Amino acid sequence: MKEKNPWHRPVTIIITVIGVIAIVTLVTYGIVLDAGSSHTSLYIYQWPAEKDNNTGRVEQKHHCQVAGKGISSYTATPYKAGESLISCLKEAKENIPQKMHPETPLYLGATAGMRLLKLENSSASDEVFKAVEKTLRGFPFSYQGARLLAGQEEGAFGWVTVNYLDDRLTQVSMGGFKYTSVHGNESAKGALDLGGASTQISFVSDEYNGSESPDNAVSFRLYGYDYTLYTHSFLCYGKDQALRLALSGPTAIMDPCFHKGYNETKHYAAVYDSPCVSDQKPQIVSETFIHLGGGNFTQCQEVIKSVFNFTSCRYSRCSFNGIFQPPLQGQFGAFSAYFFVMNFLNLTDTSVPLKTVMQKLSDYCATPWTQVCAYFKHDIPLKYLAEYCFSGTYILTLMMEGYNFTSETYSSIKYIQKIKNSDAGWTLGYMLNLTNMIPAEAPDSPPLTYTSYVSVVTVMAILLFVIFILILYSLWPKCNTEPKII
Ligand SMILES: Nc1ncnc2c1ncn2[C@@H]1O[C@H](COP(=O)(O)OP(=O)(O)O)[C@@H](O)[C@H]1O
Repeated sequence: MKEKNPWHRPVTIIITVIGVIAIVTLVTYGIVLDAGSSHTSLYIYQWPAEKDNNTGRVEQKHHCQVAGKGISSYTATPYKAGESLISCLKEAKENIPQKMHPETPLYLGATAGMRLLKLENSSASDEVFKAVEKTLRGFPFSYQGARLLAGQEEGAFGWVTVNYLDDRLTQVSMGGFKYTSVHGNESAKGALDLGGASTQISFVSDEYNGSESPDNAVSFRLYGYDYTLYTHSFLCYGKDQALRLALSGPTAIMDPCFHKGYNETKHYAAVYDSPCVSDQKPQIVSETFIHLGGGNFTQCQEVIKSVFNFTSCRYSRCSFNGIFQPPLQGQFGAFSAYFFVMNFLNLTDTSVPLKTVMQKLSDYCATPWTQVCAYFKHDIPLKYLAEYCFSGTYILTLMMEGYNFTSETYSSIKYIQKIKNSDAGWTLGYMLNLTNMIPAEAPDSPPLTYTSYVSVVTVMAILLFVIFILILYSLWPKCNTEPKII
C-alpha cells in the first residue's frame, strides 16, 4: 500500500500561496514617447497586472530624456530623428523584464513642433514620422503607432493625467464606504501646460456645456461621471514661439525682456524660420542683428501684451485671439515650462500676493546680465538663463491678461512638476485612454483596497508558513537522548 505523504498538503499550500503572491505582484508596463518641439522624452509606466480599474494605480517607473532637439528639427536628415531615439529605447529594454517586452505597448505622440512642421512642409513631416516608425518597430515592444496629437488631445490628456494622479476622478473609498460628495465638476482640477511651441488650457466649468464654441469641448464619461471639458491649444504661444513673436517687429533690437548688458549677434533666420512669424520677416539685406537687453519688466509686459490680440470676440467671452473661454473655475495645476521657469525664479508659491511676485520678477529682470551669469552660469544652460526674465513675464501676462486670472484667483494655481513621482503632462492620460484603463462606469467597489489585499495575502502566507512548520515539527522523528523504558 502506498504510504501517505504527510508533506503533500503543506507543500501544496505553500506553493499555491507563493503563486498567488506572485500573481498579485506581477507588473505590466507601457511606454510613451513625447516628441515635443524642444526635445523628446520617453516614459515607462507600470501597474499591477491584475488591474481592477481603480485610480492611482498606474505610476511612472522611468523617464529618459532623448539627447538633442525635438524630432521636427531633423528635416534635412530624417533618419537621424529615428536614430536619436535609440539610446532611450535601449534604456527601456533594460528597465522592463525581457519576458514582458512583447506585450509592452509602445506609443509615440508628437505635439506642436511637428504640427508646425506639417503646416510648413507636410512631406518633410511624413519623412520624419517614417524614420521614427522604423526605429520604433526595430525594438521588441508592441508598437502601437507614432502620430501627431491634435492640440485638443494634448490639452485633454494633460487634464486626465493631473486628475487621475490626484485621485480626483473616481469615488474615494474610505474604510469600505464610497465617499462621493466631492466628485465630478466640483473636484476636477484644471490643467495649464506650457510647451515650447504651444500652450494648452483645460478645465471644467459649470457654465460650459459645449454649446457655445463646440470646437473647444471634449466630453468624457469616467468612472460613472460625465465631464464636458473646455480645452484650447494655442499654437505659436509656447514659450519659444512666443519669444519669436515678441522679438519680431521693430522693437527687436533693444529688448526689455533681456537683462541689461545682454548683447548677442543673432541670425534673423533664428527668429523668422517658423510659420508663427515668417510673414513678419523684415526686408533687410543683413543676415544678422544685435540683440541687446534692456532689463525692464514693465516695458517687457507691454511688448508681450502686444503678441495677444484682444480686439475681437464673437462669443460671450474670450481669452485672446478671438478664442472663446468660459469663466475660470476651481484649482489649476500648471506644469512643463510653467514649472521650470517659476521654479528657477523661486516664485512657485502662489499664496504670495501677485503684487509681490511681480515686484520680485521686476527686480530679477533689472539684474545686470553679468551678475546673473556670475551666479548661475555653471548650473544652468545660458539659453535658459538669458530667457527667464522673458519667460516669467510671459507666464504672468498669459495667465492674467490672456486667460483672465485675477490677483484673487492666482492663488488657485499650483505650479507642479510631478504628482506622486509621475510627471504631469499628456503622456499618462494618453496611455490610460489607449489601454482602456479608465472605464466609463464606476467599477463595483472592491471589498478591499489593493494595499489591504496584498497585506491580507501576505499575512495569510506567513500564517500558513507557521502552520506548516508546526506540522513539520510534530511529524519529525524525535531522537531522545534518554533511553525509553517501555
Ligand atoms: N530647466 C528649464 N528651464 C527653462 N526652460 C526649460 C527648462 N527645461 C525645459 N525648458 C523649456 O521649456 C519649454 C517646455 O518644455 P517641454 O514641455 O519639454 O516642451 P516641448 O514638449 O514643446 O518640447 C521648452 O521651450 C523647453 O526648452
